[in-house]
Amino acid sequence: MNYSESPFNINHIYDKFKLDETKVRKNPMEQFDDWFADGQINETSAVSVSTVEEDGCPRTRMVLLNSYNWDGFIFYTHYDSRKGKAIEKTRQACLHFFLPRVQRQIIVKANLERIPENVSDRYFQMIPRGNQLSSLITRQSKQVPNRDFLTNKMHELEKEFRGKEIPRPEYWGGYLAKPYEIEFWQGRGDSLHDRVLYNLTADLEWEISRLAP
Ligand SMILES: Cc1cc2nc3c(=O)[nH]c(=O)nc-3n(C[C@H](O)[C@H](O)[C@H](O)COP(=O)(O)O)c2cc1C
Repeated sequence: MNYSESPFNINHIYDKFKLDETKVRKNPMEQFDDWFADGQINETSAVSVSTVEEDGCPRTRMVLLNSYNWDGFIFYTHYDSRKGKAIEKTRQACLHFFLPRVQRQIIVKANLERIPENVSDRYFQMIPRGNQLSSLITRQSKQVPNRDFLTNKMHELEKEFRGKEIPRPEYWGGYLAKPYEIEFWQGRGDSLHDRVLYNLTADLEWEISRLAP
């Protein structure tokens, strides 16, 4: 096995911003809001979601961040997809935001719950018709024979629902990820990065600490 003599990113300089545990917001969702307001989360507001599967190994994929509020982060998916099954079982996930332009990351450990059905209904009616139809073709993460299978099903569904409202399938909807731990990471020079950790205590207060880089 040969190891590279010219690894990537060896001269990368982290010098854009600082993060001070004595100056951060008391509530991590406010801190997230400040960083989100910088407009740098990324162009699609995508976030990676990791779940732990039956074999004990985590599995990560991107989803679109639909929104966030004081309670946590909302994304939409299939409840019986591979990620959905893991969430339904463990009720937990880890969300990860990478903000390369501002040299930041945010790591969120959260308890997950389904959002109210009427909220998912409303959102489903807002998404493009094609996306609504594709959610009806088959269950996410299931094996399918080929792409023709998907396009043929799509044509059938287009005919079936022509001129009709498409109902939200009960297996599609939103999750609210309610954080109990959030780390904000700011890249700094000499690898002396700033890491500020928020932990939710039993009294539902946020405890703030600094971690070694
Ligand atoms: C930028 C991006 C955004 C995505 N947004 C979503 C989303 O909002 N919901 C979703 O279910 N899948 C989304 N996906 C697809 C997922 O990454 C994944 O392939 C799918 O949800 C099936 O995952 P699973 O089999 O692990 O459950 C997105 C993928 C990318 C790359």
